Amino acid sequence: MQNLDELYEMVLDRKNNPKKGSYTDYLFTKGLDKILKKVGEEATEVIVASKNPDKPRGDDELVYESADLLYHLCVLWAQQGVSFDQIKKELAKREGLMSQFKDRPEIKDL
Ligand SMILES: N=c1c2ncn([C@@H]3O[C@H](COP(=O)(O)OP(=O)(O)OP(=O)(O)O)[C@@H](O)[C@H]3O)c2ncn1[C@@H]1O[C@H](COP(=O)(O)O)[C@@H](O)[C@H]1O
Repeated sequence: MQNLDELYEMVLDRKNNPKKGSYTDYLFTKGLDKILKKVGEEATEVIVASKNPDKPRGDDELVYESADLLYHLCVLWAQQGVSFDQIKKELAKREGLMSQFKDRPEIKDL
């Protein structure tokens, strides 16, 4: 069982303690352009998985591609010096903002 905290920590550990032959090390060695290319590819694959009826992994296709995207995002954050805590804090700030809308009257169909 691996949650996003653990995944990010593992990626960061690979950055700080390079392990030869590891895919994460391969990405860090190739650098930012390669990492950005992978994030773009994986984001596109998430879109295609949602749209394409011919899914090799059936309904799990979106799950599989989403996991790929989250992993590559972790690599990008680590590469750019962004911590997972920063992402979580940003999300937490929005929780406060969203609560303003909770008081909005319910939208009813005309
Ligand atoms: N979560 C992931 C993860 N998700 C996706 N991937 C890799 O991302 C790649 C995406 O597949 P693609 O076909 O798009 O890419 P590719 O053709 O293999 O490689 P490119 O030349 O296109 O970069 C695959 O090689 C996957 O193995 C991941 N690699 C590693 N992890 C995690 O990182 C940990 C450490 O991995 P290593 O760094 O390899 O030891 C693993 O135990 C996992 O927990």
